[in-house]
Amino acid sequence: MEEDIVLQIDNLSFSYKKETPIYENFSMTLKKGELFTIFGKSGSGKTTLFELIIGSLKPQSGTIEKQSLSLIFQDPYNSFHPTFNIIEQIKDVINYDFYENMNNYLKELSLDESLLYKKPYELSGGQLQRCSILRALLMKPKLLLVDEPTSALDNIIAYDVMKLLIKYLDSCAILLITHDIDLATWCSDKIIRLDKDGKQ
Ligand SMILES: Nc1ncnc2c1ncn2[C@@H]1O[C@H](COP(=O)(O)OP(=O)(O)OP(=O)(O)O)[C@@H](O)[C@H]1O
Repeated sequence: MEEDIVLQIDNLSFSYKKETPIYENFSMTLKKGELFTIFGKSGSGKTTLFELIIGSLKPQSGTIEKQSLSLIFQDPYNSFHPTFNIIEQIKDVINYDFYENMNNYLKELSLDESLLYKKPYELSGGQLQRCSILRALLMKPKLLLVDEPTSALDNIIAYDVMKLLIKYLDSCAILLITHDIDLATWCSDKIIRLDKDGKQ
């Protein structure tokens, strides 16, 4: 895989049940600096694609090659273990001295540092989602998989968050799932539409 390609999917086929294929010979290439959106109705296969990329599902045929990735989930309460505070769960996945970087991100994400010493249930959905964005950025991924970043955020913050993520396109690529066509049109280099049967 060329160095600037962060995700290469070739001839991917996948079905949960033989008679209803979700993907048939699906291919895409995502390079550093690009933001693509996967757009489609509920049930069209968007989350399935993320699970295939992460490796929690295996394709029946085809190949997926990728560089290091991190994820921002739709439901921030699923992103963190309920019994540990946020900072411990950031330390678990970062293996460099991240405090200087973190202070810059905290400002840009409108997050108060004291929130990081709380447990997930003590934060609002929006605060927790911004914590999951913080953790994802601190991992310095080459590929950022973003599932509906706007769901737990109000509109103004949502666009601010996308603006913040777009800043990091210098060093990574973003694959975004959203139901918000206005957001997709505003921020994407390319929109990949899945039809009702999940075919490109
Ligand atoms: N574990 C599973 N076993 C069987 N079928 C599944 C499973 N997970 C998803 N499906 C089916 O596969 C199809 C694609 O699901 P997927 O969750 O990828 O869609 P989606 O586009 O992400 O939907 P949404 O926008 O509602 O999140 C749906 O018809 C769904 O019912």
